[in-house]
Amino acid sequence: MKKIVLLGYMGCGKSTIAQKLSKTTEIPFLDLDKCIENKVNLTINEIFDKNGEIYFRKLEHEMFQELLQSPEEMIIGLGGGTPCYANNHELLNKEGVDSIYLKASIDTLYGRLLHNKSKRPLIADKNEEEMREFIATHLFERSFYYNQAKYKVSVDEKTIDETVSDILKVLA
Ligand SMILES: Nc1ncnc2c1ncn2[C@@H]1O[C@H](COP(=O)(O)OP(=O)(O)OP(=O)(O)O)[C@@H](O)[C@H]1O
Ligand SMILES: O=C(O)C1=C[C@@H](O)[C@@H](O)[C@H](O)C1
Ligand SMILES: [Mg+2]
Repeated sequence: MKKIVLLGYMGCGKSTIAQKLSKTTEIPFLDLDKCIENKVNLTINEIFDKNGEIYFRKLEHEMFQELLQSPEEMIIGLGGGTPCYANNHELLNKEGVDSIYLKASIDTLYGRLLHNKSKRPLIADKNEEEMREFIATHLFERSFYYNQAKYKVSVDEKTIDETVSDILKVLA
């Protein structure tokens, strides 16, 4: 069954948009980060602290494959880094997968992440100046992988409803 996969940088709105898209379409939504947390009964922060990022990336790859193999139709919100590790980007164009890159500018991401960084281990310890620099460089490095998505939807200056409506248009 069809999978709708939302991807993009931390804070672009994957989890938020996927929840609303799920309500509108009545297709169930699963958040990859949440699935990983439930599987090992640890938060993302705890996994990074206790086992390190490489272990997290392994869990992330296994969980992404597991969800794609499930027989259910579902919307999957990826983690910010999912497409960039373990050749996960190659899974974005598998048969039956509609992947959508939620594309946000550095300004949009900075504005959203500045006060919401504590649960995101890659940026939790950065000050305001470091954050902007980090987002700019990191987004540039990751863009190649995000651009492997089948569709792109810009989220800048859009409400949640507007982004959901744009997603429905590309999927129609
Ligand atoms: N128009 C908008 N669309 C989406 N999110 C918005 C919008 N305006 C504000 N936000 C806020 O931006 C944040 C987006 O965070 P969200 O957790 O959905 O991103 P994410 O892409 O899932 O990040 P992560 O990769 O860290 O899981 C939320 O706090 C949300 O309330
Ligand atoms: O951008 C990233 O690499 C991450 C984003 C989050 O969704 C989590 O998957 C984790 O904090 C790593
Ligand atoms: Mg999320």
